Amino acid sequence: MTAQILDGRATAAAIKSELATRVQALKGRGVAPGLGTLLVGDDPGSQKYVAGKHRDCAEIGIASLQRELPATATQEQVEAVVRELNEDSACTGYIVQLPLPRHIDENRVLELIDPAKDADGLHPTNLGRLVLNEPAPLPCTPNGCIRLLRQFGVELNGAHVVVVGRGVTIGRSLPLLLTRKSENATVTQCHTGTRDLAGQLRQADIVVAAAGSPHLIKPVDVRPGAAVLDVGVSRDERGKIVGDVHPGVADVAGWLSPNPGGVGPMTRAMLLFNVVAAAEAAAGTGAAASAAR
Ligand SMILES: Nc1nc(=O)c2c([nH]1)NC[C@@H]1CN(c3ccc(C(=O)N[C@@H](CCC(=O)O)C(=O)O)cc3)C=[N+]21
Repeated sequence: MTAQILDGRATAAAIKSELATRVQALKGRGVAPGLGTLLVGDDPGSQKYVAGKHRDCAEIGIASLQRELPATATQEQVEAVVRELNEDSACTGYIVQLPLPRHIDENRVLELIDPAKDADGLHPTNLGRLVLNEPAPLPCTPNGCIRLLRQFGVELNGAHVVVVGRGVTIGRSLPLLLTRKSENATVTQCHTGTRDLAGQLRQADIVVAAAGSPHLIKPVDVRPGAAVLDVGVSRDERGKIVGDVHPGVADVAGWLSPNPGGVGPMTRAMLLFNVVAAAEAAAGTGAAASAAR
């Protein structure tokens, strides 16, 4: 068997073109969505990701507000920029690029973000709303995973999904989305404390590999025909991306997300989606605003 490729680039491009139309509609009503980013330090990887987000914005007509601080910035300086972005009406949504330098209290910074401008969907208030089934911006990578599976007709209703990893951005938040009535999946969460990972993986209709451990998922772990999402990003000695999924899995799985070209571009598209939805909500239009009423 050769897995069907879950093409994140093509899917993200289609979503972006829909969003471009919504941005034009907002502009017609005098509302201009703007994505802010705060980058602290000079990590080349983070610089590249942030640049990509601003390129995406330009593509669909969203303004960009780029804030940068040196790696030596103090907690107070970082918090001051967050307060400034909260106040700035040109910024309808923003992210603080993670990770922050080690001397910065990351959670304290994230809690200061105005939940209404939380483009990542990772503010504790918004994660809490997700738990309570209230409307909230959704975490971008988990939402991107679900949109990608849906695009290619992978059944979620009743599916057994094994999520590998317990990071906040994916592992801990994806099960919250998958177990909503609208998805209706059954989730097993695995992590480094799981006794028989291979045994769990072989039970899965869908495997989401978000451990950050190169080639963790081997062909023998995957039930023939299962869908496999490769979310982990590691780099080899030459800087090339190495995912959590061994390439041989393509011969066993029914569907496989490439990495790069799978969940990464979907994450970026969902960030734009959150910015546009926040601008619509602030303008009193859009699904979020109607759901909140
Ligand atoms: N506050 C915050 N929000 C984030 O969403 C966030 C973050 N911090 N810190 C870092 C991670 C990482 N992340 C990626 C998004 C897209 C790609 C992506 O589009 N990757 C391309 C390849 C890019 C390449 O070749 O390097 C792909 O998968 O095809 C990758 C990584 C968002 N992150």
